[in-house]
Amino acid sequence: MRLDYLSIFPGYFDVLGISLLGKAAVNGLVDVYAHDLRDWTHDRHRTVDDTPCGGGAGMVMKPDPWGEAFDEIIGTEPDPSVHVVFPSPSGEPFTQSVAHDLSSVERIVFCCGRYEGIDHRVIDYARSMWTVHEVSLGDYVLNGGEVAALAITEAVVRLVPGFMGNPQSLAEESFSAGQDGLLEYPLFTRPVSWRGLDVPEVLMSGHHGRIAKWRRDESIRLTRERRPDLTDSDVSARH
Ligand SMILES: Nc1nc2cc(Br)ccc2s1
Repeated sequence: MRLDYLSIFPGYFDVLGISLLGKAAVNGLVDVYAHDLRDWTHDRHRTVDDTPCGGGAGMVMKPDPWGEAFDEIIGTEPDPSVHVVFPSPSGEPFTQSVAHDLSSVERIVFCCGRYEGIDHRVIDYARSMWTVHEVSLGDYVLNGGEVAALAITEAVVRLVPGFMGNPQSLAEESFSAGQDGLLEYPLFTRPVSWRGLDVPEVLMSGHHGRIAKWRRDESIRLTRERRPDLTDSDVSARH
């Protein structure tokens, strides 16, 4: 999997050389390339923004540098196998399902906006050429798309076959298919008693059926308490 990052702050992506992601890069599982959008400007100030047409506060990212960067980094021919991700507060929700879909693609290009955002024609042009995902991580606004791109990267790359040492651990996480869309149950390890707090007895019973039921019940309880939006009527009936 090749990952490209277009940003006016490419240094944000130095962190991808650390930890498991760094190991994946070493193993050739992922190839990471960060690009400075200003390399595709031609004026002395390396200008990437301008005032918004129609007025309004702030600045908008000019389309020209993006277009020239796309030409050099991706190419000038349409290719739906290239996935271009625009993190955006107005994007569609980024979910584990989207992460799973992206984990099987060969190439992802992350376009990290700054200021008030990117000229919309850049997204329209990208849609005419590649497979585009405008995605939101939640109902809050960051100063740019870089942090969101890093979060999306981690959620996607950890699902790439061969990345995680123990793929079984993926099956039991919150939002995984194995969890039936429920939140993960509470986890415990040794010591059995810690500062007057004990591990639930059932988890020490060795009774696998009781343990599985306790875990399922806890997942249902937590999901109903914290994420009623995840428990649609059908799921509620099943639980
Ligand atoms: N939650 C998010 N906020 C932002 C802000 C900018 Br500017 C660009 C992308 C994103 S994603």
